[in-house]
Amino acid sequence: MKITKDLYQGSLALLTDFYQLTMAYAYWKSGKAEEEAVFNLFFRKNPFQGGYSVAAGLDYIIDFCRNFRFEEDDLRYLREMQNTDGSPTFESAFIEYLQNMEFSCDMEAVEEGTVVFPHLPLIKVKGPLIQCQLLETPLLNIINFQTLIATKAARIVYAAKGDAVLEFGLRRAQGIDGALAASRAAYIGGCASTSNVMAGKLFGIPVSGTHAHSWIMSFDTELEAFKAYAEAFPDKCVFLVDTYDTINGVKNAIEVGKMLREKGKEMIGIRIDSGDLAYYSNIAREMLDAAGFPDAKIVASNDLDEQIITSLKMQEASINVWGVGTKLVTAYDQPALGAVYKLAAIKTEEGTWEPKVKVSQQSIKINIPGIQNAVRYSKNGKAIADMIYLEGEDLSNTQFMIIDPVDPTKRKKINTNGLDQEILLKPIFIKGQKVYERRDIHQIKQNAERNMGMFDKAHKRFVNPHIYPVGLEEKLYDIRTQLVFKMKNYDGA
Ligand SMILES: Nc1ncnc2c1ncn2[C@@H]1O[C@H](COP(=O)(O)OP(=O)(O)OP(=O)(O)O)[C@@H](O)[C@H]1O
Ligand SMILES: O=P(O)(O)OC[C@H]1O[C@H](OP(=O)(O)OP(=O)(O)O)[C@H](O)[C@@H]1O
Ligand SMILES: O=C(O)c1cccnc1
Repeated sequence: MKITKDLYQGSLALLTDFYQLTMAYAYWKSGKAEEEAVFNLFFRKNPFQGGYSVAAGLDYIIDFCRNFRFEEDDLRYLREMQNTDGSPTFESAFIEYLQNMEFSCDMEAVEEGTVVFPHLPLIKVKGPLIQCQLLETPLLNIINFQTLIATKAARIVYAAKGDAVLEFGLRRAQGIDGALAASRAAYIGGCASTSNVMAGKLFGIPVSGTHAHSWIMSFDTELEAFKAYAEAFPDKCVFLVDTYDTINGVKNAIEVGKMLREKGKEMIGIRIDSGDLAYYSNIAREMLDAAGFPDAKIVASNDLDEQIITSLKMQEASINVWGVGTKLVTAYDQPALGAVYKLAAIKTEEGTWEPKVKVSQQSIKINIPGIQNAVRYSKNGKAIADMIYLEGEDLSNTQFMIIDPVDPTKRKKINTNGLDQEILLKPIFIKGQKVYERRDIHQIKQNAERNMGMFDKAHKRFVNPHIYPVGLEEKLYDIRTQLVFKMKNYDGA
């Protein structure tokens, strides 16, 4: 438990890239540490060539920020760091500054479970430059992974069309924290349970499971193994039928199912973990139905993902429950989300905010400057478009034009009459104090489900999904364009 206790309750101030600390030192040295800045966290492309993403990770970030302080042993480590000539890397006055530093930023974020899209700010941090900078790496580490896995889970659950998806990933997840965070995110994304018992304990996720081939192999016969399992767990029998011969395995499961029934118990079903899952599940279904077990469930596992599940659905496989491990928790086909964290504005000495832009050859990489928020317009519970706007924008106006941040020829007029609107960035911390009421994991999962229900299936399909409109409000678009022209020294702009 020490690992998780330290990870989730202790300070993780050193969980950052070294360059954040060298910048922090240089900000301090040059008198800029306390200048006020605004940074935004966003990604530029949905993962898995998909049409949406599901935000996850905020709860970890809340813990991270609440515990954000440099502890004695962190400071000792930094004090002992040396340059190649043996001189200390950091002056002792800077170490003292870190010792006294308290998290004092404002933070806004989209709630976990929200369906999100490229360019939307997912987190906005406003505060002393040095603190905003130090938060970059941990915020990205947390959001990138959990959002990726919640998205993968949402896709797999979408493919399963209402069937339960059980997450079985622990044995092949990316280490201990990777596994725990993945189980959490997978549950948010729609999985019904995890096999990871520690994730169950830490996060309150339901745990479930069947049994392995080793259980069967430890007995002389499969039938004996099923019987012994039924003795131990008469209410939890999902018999793994493919250790030797799947069809014979189903026969044995039926035999033990009948014995259970005589005792007033009902087997839950069977699990098939190899071979042609469509073929065997259909035969098993026929056998179970014919034997009087029409409610017995058929669980399938074995390297499943959303594509294989979709194919098995098309083949009309008789599978009711899907056990998914490796390809879910490792986000096998795209192992990283590319969210970034960019400076959007700095407060000048006169006290006004100066928007900041990073110019790039690739227009997708030009960030959106200024202090922003985003609003989602919907009608009858169906999302229509998201607009990114500058703080202070009058949202009571009824006519807006949104402009695609990458392709300015793509525009959409929005008449807000009769539309519902939801401001996406919610206050989480004000001056370092938490103002957000944390949601429990089940509320977060429900939020994801509600959000998924807001989007048309055109955005959710796996092949060439329809792009959901997310655009910049016109004034923000103009400010950004002017700023890019200025930074590129274009005349006449
Ligand atoms: N009907 C099917 N349509 C599409 N994919 C399937 C179907 N049945 C199984 N699969 C998938 O095919 C992949 C490999 O299964 P395959 O039958 O080749 O080997 P296997 O069952 O893993 O063999 P074993 O586990 O005994 O070594 C798995 O990802 C599985 O989910
Ligand atoms: O395939 P995944 O989606 O990761 O699901 C978890 C897998 O883990 C178990 O077997 P394991 O892989 O340990 O052994 P096996 O491949 O020989 O069945 C289980 O039977 C699943 O096949
Ligand atoms: O409970 C199961 O069936 C299970 C758990 C982990 C991995 N594979 C299967």
